Amino acid sequence: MCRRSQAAAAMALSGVRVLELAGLAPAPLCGMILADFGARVVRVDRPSLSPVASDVQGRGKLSLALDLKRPQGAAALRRLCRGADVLIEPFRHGVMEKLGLGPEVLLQENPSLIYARLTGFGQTGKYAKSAGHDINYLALSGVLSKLGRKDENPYAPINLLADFAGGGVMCALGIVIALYERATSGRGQIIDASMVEGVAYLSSFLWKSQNIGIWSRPRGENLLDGGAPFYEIYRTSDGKFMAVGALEPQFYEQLIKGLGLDSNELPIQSSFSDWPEMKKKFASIFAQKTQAEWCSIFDGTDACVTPVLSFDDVASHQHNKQRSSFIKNDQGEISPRPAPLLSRTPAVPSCKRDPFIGEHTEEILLENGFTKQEIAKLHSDKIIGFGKPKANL
Ligand SMILES: C[C@H](CCC[C@@H](C)[C@H]1CC[C@H]2[C@@H]3[C@H](O)C[C@@H]4C[C@H](O)CC[C@]4(C)[C@H]3C[C@H](O)[C@]12C)C(=O)SCCNC(=O)CCNC(=O)[C@H](O)C(C)(C)COP(=O)(O)OP(=O)(O)OC[C@H]1O[C@@H](n2cnc3c(N)ncnc32)[C@H](O)[C@@H]1OP(=O)(O)O
Repeated sequence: MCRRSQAAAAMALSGVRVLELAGLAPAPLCGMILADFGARVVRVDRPSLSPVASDVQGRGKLSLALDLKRPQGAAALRRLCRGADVLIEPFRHGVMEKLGLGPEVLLQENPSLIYARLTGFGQTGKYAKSAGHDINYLALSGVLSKLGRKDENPYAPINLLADFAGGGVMCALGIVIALYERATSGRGQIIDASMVEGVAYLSSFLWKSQNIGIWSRPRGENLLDGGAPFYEIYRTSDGKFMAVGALEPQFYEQLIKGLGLDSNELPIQSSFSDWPEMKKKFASIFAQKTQAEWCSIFDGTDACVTPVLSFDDVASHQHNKQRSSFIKNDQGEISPRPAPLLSRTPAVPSCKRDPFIGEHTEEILLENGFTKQEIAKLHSDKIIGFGKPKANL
């Protein structure tokens, strides 16, 4: 289900006012999560000739086009921050300070502001002012060294881990924690959300499990990194794939049964030296049937075997359909429903298209006490943009 109006009364974050300075990928996810759960999120864009924002995660947000490089633009943002609960800024350290919008300025003017700084390398340290992207943050966190197949270079799995898990989601968590604390103290604070540290923190299990023997072999030869035949992906006869995660002996037994094998005729599950041969055996068996045929064998068992679904198939898979795990917006675009599902106050994402740059500039400024004359002056001075969409867009 999705919503058609801005009203978000029954949602967990309704009433929370967020300003998100437009950034590349992690900050937009952070803002979208807050908007999905009911916050009023205003994305602050640079005035632009094109109405179409590069933010593809603009769901449920409003857009205000404001030139922060001009003193009147920076002053307008300061004024907006006085009435905001949260500011998300996605620039490298020093950019906000240069604009006169550093935390010491904004928190002095609004001590209850939560000032979230979402960067790759954090606010301090040798790399604080360096450019970087997901792959660099993942590398510096140590996590990239663990990812990859045997005898191959480390492998970066799209920009999911640092940008989105360690960055956007971790920053949203920090904001919610700070909002919770503010409910008793009444005070805001600065969040230094470094993606290096966010993704390193996500990897706590890897650190804490160093001494239990599951990482004692080189990359790609361990239990959970592609070394084990029972924790692997296999190609089917129709060129699709099945994911196998039969770790525990009782589940492994069901895998063996489903593959038509007899465990009495096989090496024991934990025999490392037999894993490469066992993988070949499993691969040749999986290659004999289609994905659908394997699903009919393994669905309803505890063998921990599931199809690897493509984006084309995922929304129509019976399980995902039963849970309405994917939603369709007014433009017919399919995307994942916000997670997790809260029983009383679930997220109800907007059905509407993403905002055009500057589409809500006037509405937001009026709402924040700017007069029509002030708005007209900011407009004629090219500090703000209205970004009215063309009829055919
Ligand atoms: C792997 C991901 C990144 C994925 C992004 C890709 C999806 C896109 C990257 C390139 C895109 C393509 C390209 O643009 C060409 C086409 C364009 C076309 O329109 C669309 C198709 C394209 C093919 C297009 C397609 C896609 O969009 C792309 C392929 C990541 O890892 S994202 C994580 C990145 N890291 C961070 O976010 C960490 C913190 N941030 C930073 O470290 C830096 O911001 C960063 C990312 C290194 C960028 O550095 P940059 O020098 O550009 O910026 P900053 O130093 O932060 O300073 C910002 C400056 O902007 C001024 N400013 C900001 N807002 C305003 C405003 N409202 N008004 C005026 N000025 C503003 C600010 O004052 C700063 O100015 P100064 O530099 O003078 O201080």
